[in-house]
Amino acid sequence: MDHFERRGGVLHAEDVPIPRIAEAVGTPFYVYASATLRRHAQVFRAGVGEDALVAFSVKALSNVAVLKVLASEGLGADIVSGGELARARSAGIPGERIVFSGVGKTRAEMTAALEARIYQFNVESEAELRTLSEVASARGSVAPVALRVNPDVDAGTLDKISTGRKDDKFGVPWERAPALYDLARRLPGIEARGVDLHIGSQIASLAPFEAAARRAGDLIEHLRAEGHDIDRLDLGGGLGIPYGDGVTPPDPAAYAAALRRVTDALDVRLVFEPGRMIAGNAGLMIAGVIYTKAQEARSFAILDAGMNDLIRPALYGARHAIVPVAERDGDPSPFDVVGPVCETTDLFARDVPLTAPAPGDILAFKTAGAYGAVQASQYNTRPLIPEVLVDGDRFAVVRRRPSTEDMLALEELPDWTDRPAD
Ligand SMILES: Cc1ncc(COP(=O)(O)O)c(C=O)c1O
Ligand SMILES: N[C@@H](CCCC[NH3+])C(=O)O
Repeated sequence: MDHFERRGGVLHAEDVPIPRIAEAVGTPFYVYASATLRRHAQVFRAGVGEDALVAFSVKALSNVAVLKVLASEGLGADIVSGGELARARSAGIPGERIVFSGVGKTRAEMTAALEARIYQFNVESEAELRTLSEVASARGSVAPVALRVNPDVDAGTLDKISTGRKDDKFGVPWERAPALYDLARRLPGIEARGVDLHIGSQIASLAPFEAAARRAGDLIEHLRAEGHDIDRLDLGGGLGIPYGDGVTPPDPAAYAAALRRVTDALDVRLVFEPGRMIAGNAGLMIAGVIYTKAQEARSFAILDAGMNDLIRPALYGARHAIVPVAERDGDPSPFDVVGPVCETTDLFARDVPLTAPAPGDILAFKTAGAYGAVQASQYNTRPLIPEVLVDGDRFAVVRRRPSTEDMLALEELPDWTDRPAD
């Protein structure tokens, strides 16, 4: 369920008509509904139980105002960089609700996370484990660790976003896990408390989650028999959401119930890292039509948003439903919806039914809250587009559009660039 509805034919974000935001902010922009964010946080927490740690995967949508909304609903943060740690901290998320994932944590990032007393490092290799041991023991602290094990489960998701097969770069191989827990026990500054896994994203069925959790349960029993005190199981994120493409993933309550059932007898604290499920349909990307043109057999609607603003279609072949913000009478005809970027793949979707689109019309890209704004770039020297947060009948720009001067400000001009070569 989301909070983007039509009233009198005009799309609203909660109680705010989207054209009103467009007038104030200018297109393109992202808009998020705090009511949807809150609802998803509540539904997820209720499903997995109050005692579980629900660490929102900050990479999905990392705006600090959004993180504050989620933090106020009791969510923690799953981070993958020092930058995301800083975001989580400025949103007021306490260290005890932060888990740190990712294959390439640096010493500086480890130090910052130890200073913040985070709940858990999800360690992804022996080299990382040894480095963390050095960093933690040098400052006289102990790092709580879960080893990310690769359960070699094919989650049946898009090839480019699968993470839990043995050829993917993530985690440590299943067979190596017991030896690494033994190593962890011997290393100073390390306390191996948990098992962690994450098998991919936009997963549309329960079976791979259940299979992976079962394997994790077997491993925990094996490790306990070897004398390891394992009291946490981090099941990662990955639950899919409907993108209007006919795929209907399980709802969060069914997902939570299935995973609780599989892990019930283990007596561990569960950790979850949902990203897309919390943020995906809490956001739209809003874009304006600049031109339309007809060419051979095809008609194009050329927008002011491009692949640099929402890269999922170009990167993964992902689909986002595209709808007009204000309905118009008449019969629709098919348009290829494209951006202004000089790349052939700057194509959002083919054959979108639109009724007489004209310059100045506004379109909405649905389900764009997760992996939208966060994956944007300034390619073609296009400014990052603003992010707007709605709450009931009010809205605020929670990230402004940079000026051209802002964009150029990081560049330096050495004094030898403007002399011709001898
Ligand atoms: C380690 C980890 N945890 C959590 C997530 C969040 O995944 P999703 O947005 O599919 O829930 C990701 C991204 O796939 C991830 O890499
Ligand atoms: N960024 C991807 C998914 C990868 C998730 C990060 N591990 C998407 O847009 O669907």
